[in-house]
Amino acid sequence: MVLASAAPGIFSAGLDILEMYQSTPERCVAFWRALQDAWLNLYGSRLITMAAIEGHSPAGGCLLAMSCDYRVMAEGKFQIGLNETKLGIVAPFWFTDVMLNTIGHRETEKALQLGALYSAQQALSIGLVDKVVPLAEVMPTVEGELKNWLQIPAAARVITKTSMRKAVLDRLRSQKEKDAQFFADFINRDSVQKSLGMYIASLQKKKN
Ligand SMILES: CC/C=C\CCC/C=C/C(=O)SCCNC(=O)CCNC(=O)[C@H](O)C(C)(C)COP(=O)(O)OP(=O)(O)OC[C@H]1O[C@@H](n2cnc3c(N)ncnc32)[C@H](O)[C@@H]1OP(=O)(O)O
Repeated sequence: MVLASAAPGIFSAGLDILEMYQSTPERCVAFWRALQDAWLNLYGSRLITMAAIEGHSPAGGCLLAMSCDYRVMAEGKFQIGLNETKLGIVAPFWFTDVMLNTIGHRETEKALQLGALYSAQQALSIGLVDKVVPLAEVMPTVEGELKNWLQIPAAARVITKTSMRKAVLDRLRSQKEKDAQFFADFINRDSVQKSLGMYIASLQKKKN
């Protein structure tokens, strides 16, 4: 399975910030449950999963890419990373776990505190992506890599992938409701709503 985007220049802009702003606790819980389930399915997929990152990939977009087995990113101006702290919010523990498994403890600690967004070359240097190629070569590169992965006997690959990812998946599975409630409570704090409001305004200002 290849994750790619139909929007030029944007692999994924992450979660819909407007869903987190001035919402109700009930809607926040439902929103979070949908995200948890989508992520459990992706990270726990038995399929070979690859991200064709042909554009920006902040926050939830970075989570999607990191949750794949292999990542190819376009060189150039695009950025990738978990930038949550820049919005005044916090990367949930399962976002953190996936990043820890991808780039290790020291880089994750820096990346998360700073809300760092990396260029493709920087991402390659810390292991956040596996390959950087010109934009037009992203999809052909993914397809070529997929052929390599398909050579591996499927049952052996799936057992290996499942055992590598089990602990992180089980950690969320065992506390889904608590996590959803925490999200709804956190996001509706006055200080967090204020930060999100300012961030949305800054996105709109950038456009004008
Ligand atoms: C305890 C746990 C608590 C909380 C955990 C929450 C975890 C959160 C995870 C997330 O994913 S939060 C989302 C983070 N995303 C971002 O910070 C990305 C913000 N967007 C951008 O930086 C840029 O839009 C861009 C993706 C780089 C693309 O730039 P470009 O110049 O091409 O487009 P433009 O900025 O003009 O955007 C077009 C349009 O889309 C709106 N937009 C962009 N991103 C989002 C988003 N994530 N959610 C909602 N809307 C978004 C942007 O405001 C523009 O809208 P407009 O046309 O109406 O002005």
